Amino acid sequence: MSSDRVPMEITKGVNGLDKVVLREVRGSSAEVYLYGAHVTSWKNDHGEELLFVSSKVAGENGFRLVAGMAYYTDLTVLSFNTLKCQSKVSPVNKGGFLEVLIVYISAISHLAFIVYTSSCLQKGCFMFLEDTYFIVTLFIVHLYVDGQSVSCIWHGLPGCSPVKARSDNPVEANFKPPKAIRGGIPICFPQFSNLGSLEQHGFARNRFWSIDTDPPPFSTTSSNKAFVDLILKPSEEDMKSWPHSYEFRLRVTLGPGGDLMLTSRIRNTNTDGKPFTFTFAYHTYFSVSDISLPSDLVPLEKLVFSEVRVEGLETIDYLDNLLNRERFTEQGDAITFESEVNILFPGVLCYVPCVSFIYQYVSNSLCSYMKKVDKIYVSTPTKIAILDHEKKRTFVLRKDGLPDAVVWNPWDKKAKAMVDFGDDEYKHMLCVEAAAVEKPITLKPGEEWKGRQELSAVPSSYCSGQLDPQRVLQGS
Ligand SMILES: O=P(O)(O)OC[C@H]1O[C@@H](O)[C@H](O)[C@@H](O)[C@@H]1O
Repeated sequence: MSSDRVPMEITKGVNGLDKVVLREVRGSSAEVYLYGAHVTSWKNDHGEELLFVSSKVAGENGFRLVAGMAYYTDLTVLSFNTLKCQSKVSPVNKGGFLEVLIVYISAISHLAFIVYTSSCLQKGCFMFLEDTYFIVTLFIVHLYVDGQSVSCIWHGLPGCSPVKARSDNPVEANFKPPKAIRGGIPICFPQFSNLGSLEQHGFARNRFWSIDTDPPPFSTTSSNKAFVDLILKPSEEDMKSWPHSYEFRLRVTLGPGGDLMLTSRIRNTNTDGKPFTFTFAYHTYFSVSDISLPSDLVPLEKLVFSEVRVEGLETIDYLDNLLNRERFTEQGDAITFESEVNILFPGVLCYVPCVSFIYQYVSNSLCSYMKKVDKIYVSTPTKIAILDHEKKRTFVLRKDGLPDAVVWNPWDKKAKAMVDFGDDEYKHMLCVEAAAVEKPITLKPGEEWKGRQELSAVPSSYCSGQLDPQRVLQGS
C-alpha cells in the first residue's frame, strides 16, 4: 500500500455492514460497502449527495413531492408559528428533519393544507387530503425536529402545478444481504442483466468483498488521493454456477477535486487452461432533480421536456431492452425525459382544479409508456454528460475499456412493482451505466481486463436554449 495515501475510515453502515468512508481535503466524500463493493454515497464539497439510493435501503421516513413547477405567487397567509403549534412530533423523528409540501389554493381561498407529509405528522392537526388533485401553489418547508419542538424553514419554492396529494407510510429499511443495494453504483459482473444463465446482473453486487491490502501496482498513481482497494475471488458456491477462477480487483478513488473513479481489473486465474467470457456494467444511479418535471411554462400546443438530459449518445445505435433488444439508432437530439405534466394550460385555466385533473389524468394514461427508458447504447463516445437544469449541475462520465452505455429509468409503473424502491423515487434518479455488453469480454488464463469509470460533477449554468452540448462534451 502506498505510504502517502489519504487514510480511509472503516465503519458500520445499514444493517451493521462494513463500509469504507473516503474523504478528500476539500470536503467531498464517498462511501463503499464491502458488500457488493458497492459505492453508496458520493458527496461534493458542499455535502450534497450526488448518487441516488432508495429510501428503502436507508429506512428513512418516506415523503415525496408529487409535482410542481416554477411559477410566481406570493403567500403571506401561513406563519411558521401555526405550524409549530400544530406539529406533533413522534419520537421516531427525534433529531431528524422532514420535508413538507404545503399547498395553497390561491384561486379559491386563502387556505393552506399540508397534503403530503410523513405519517407522524398526519396524526397532528394538519388536514390531510389524500388522492386529490389541485391546481395549487407549492411551498416546501423543512421541519427540523429536535425532540420536543419543531422549527420550520421556508424554502421559498413557489410553484403552480396540478398536484396529487398522496399519503405514504414511513419507509422501513428492507435491505439485507443477499439482496443487492438499490442505488449507488452496483457492479454487474460476470453478467449484465439476464444475458446469460446467472442471476440478474451477476453475483458480484451481492457478495462480500475484502479489502485488498497489497494490490499489484497501478499504472497511474493514486498518491495524495483517498482510495480503497477491494478484491473478490470465487467461492465454492459461485464455482458451481460459474466454474471459473478469477481475481476481481476494484479500486475506488476520490480525487482532490471530488471526482470519483472506479477501476476494475479482472484476471483469469483458471488453471485448467480455459478462457472465460463476461459482460459488465457500473450501474450508476445519479441523483437528479425531478426528471418528470417540465423546465418552464410553455404554450398549450407545445410538448414540455424535462429538465434532465443526457448528451453524448445522439446518433448512436442502441438495443432497446423494452423491445426485445431490437436495434435502433438514437435521433439527433439529446435524450430527454417527457414530463408527467406534458401539456400545460394557458393563463387562468391553471387555477381550475377540474381542468387540471382531467389533463393530468389523460396525459398520464397516454404517455406513461413513452417515459420509460431501458436502452443499451453500443460503441459510444468515451464521454457522456448528464445535465440537470434545476440543480444547475452537470455530471460528466468518462469511461475506458467499456464501449457501451446503458440508460435506465423504470418510470412509474415499474417503480411501483419494485419492492426496494419507492413509488415516486424514479423521479429523482437516472442510471447511466458504463458497460461492456454487446461484445462480451473474453480472457484467457493469465490475461487481465481493465475497465474504468470516472465521474465528475460540475456546476452548470444551463438555461433553456443556451447550452452548447459540444462544450459540455469537449470541455475538460
Ligand atoms: O432490478 P435490477 O436487477 O437492479 O435491474 C435494474 C435495471 O438495470 C438496468 O441496467 C437494466 O437495463 C434494466 O433492464 C434493469 O431493470
